[in-house]
Amino acid sequence: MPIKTLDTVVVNTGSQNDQHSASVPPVYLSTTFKVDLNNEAAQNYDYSRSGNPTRSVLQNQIGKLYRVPQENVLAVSSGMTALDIILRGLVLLNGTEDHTPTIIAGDDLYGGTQRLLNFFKHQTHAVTVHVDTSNFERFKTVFQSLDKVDCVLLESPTNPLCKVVDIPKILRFVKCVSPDTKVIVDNTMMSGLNCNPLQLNPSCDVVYESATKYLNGHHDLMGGVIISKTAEIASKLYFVVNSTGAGLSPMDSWLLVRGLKTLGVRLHQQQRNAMILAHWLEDSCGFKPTSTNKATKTRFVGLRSNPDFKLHQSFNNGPGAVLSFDTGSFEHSKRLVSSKKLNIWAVTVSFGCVNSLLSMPCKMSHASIDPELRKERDFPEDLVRLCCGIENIVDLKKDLLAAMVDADIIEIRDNGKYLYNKLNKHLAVNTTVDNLHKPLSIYEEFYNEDFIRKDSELNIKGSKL
Ligand SMILES: Cc1ncc(COP(=O)(O)O)c(C=O)c1O
Ligand SMILES: N[C@@H](CCSC[C@H](N)C(=O)O)C(=O)O
Repeated sequence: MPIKTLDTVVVNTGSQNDQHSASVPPVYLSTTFKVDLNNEAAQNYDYSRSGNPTRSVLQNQIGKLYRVPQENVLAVSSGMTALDIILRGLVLLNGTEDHTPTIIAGDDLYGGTQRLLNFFKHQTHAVTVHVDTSNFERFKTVFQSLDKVDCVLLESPTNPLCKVVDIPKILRFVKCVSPDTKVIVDNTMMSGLNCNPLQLNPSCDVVYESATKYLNGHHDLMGGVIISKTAEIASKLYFVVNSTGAGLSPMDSWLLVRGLKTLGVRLHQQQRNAMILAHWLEDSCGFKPTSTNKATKTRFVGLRSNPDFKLHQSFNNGPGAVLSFDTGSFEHSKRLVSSKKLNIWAVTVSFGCVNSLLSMPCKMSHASIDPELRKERDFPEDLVRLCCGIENIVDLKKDLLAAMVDADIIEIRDNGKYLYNKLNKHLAVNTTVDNLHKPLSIYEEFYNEDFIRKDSELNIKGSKL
C-alpha cells in the first residue's frame, strides 16, 4: 500500500464504495433505520442518537488522522461536550467514601474548561487541583502530594498564553508512578495534523479537540471529537454519548467531513501567516521586553526567542496559528480591539478559522474566569490574542498596523520605513514583503514534512486505511 501522509488521508472519504459511485458521501438525515429481527447482527444502525452513517464517515476520517480504528472515535456536539463526556465516563464515578475524584489541570486553561471543572466541583465534589503544567518540577511536586490522582488534563500550547507543556515528559512520569491515572489531552490548539499525543511513548489515554476550530475551519458548526487509546475506553465513553444524546448531528458531521479535507492547506497558510506576523510584532512593532519596559511581549511557540521553541518542535509538526501579545497597557489594548480601522481582522472569540480573528481574552474568551483568579495566575489583562487565517499576509499586516496607529500604540515614521512603539519607546525598521524570507525559512524548517511521513509509515500497518 502506498504511504499516505495525514493531509492526504483526510481528503479521501472512501466514497468510491458508494452504491451510486457518488464522489461525496451522502447525508443521512434519517433518525430511524428499519430493523430486521432475523438479521440483527448485521444491523449497524437503528436510531441516530445511537449511531448514524454520516457520523460514522466522520469518525472514520478522524480515526485516520489520529491513526486509530474508527471504533475509537466519537464525534459529539462541541468541544465542551467532549470534556464533559470524558470526565463523566472516566473520572466522576471514581469517588468512594474514602476518595474524592481528583483531577490535575493547568492554570492557563480555556475559560470554558475552567468553568466546567468548577461546575463539577460544586455538583459532584470532584476536585481539580490547578498547577502550572509547563513547570514539570512543580507538576511533579503537586502530583506526589496527592493521595490518588484520577486524571491529568493537559493542553499545549496553552490558550491564550501559549505556554508549552512537556506532554511526553509528564506522560513518562505519570505512567511510571501511577499507571491507572488517565492522561487526557485537549489538542484543540494543535489539531491532529500537528500533534498526536496517542502516538507518544507512553501515550495518553484520550485526546479531544474542539472541532469548531481547525478541524472544521469555517466557523459554521460546533463540534467535538474524542479519540481514545483503546476500544475499552471508547466503549465506556460511547455509553455516555448514547445515554445523553451528545452525538454530532448528521448535517454537522457532513460539514465537518468537508471542512477536514482542506485542513492541510488551511493550517499550512495559517501557520505561515502566524510565523511572519509574530516576528513582525516582535522585531518591527517592538512587542518585546526592553531595558525600560518589561511589560511588552509577543507570545508564540514559533518564535526562536521563545525558550520553549525546541521543546514544542520536539513533539509537534507546526506552531499553530494562535499568538498573543502584551501591549503593556489595558486601555491601549482595548482601543486596538475596538478600532474602526480593523477591516480584515474580525473582533470575535474562537480560532482555527480561515478568517483572521482578534480578541481581548480577559473580556472575551476568558471572561468566565473570575477576575481575582486571573490576577492570582498573572493573567495579563492587556493581552491581545491573534488567530491567523488564510488571507494575504501583507493585507493582514496593513490592517493591524492601521488599527495600532489608530489606538495610539504605533507611530509610522519615514513613510513606513520605521515603526515607533509609543508604549515602550522602541524604534525599528518595518519589515516589508521583500524581507519576509527569515521567518519563512524558519517556518519551512519547523514544518517538518519528514516527521509526518515517518508518522504515516509507522502507523499505516495498524490502521484501517
Ligand atoms: C482549547 C479549547 N478547548 C476546548 C474548547 C471548547 O470547544 P467548543 O467551543 O467547541 O465547546 C475551546 C473553545 O471553545 C478551546 O479553546
Ligand atoms: N461566551 C463563550 C466564549 C467562547 S470562547 C471560544 C474559544 N474557546 C476561544 O478561546 O476563543 C463562553 O462563555 O464560553
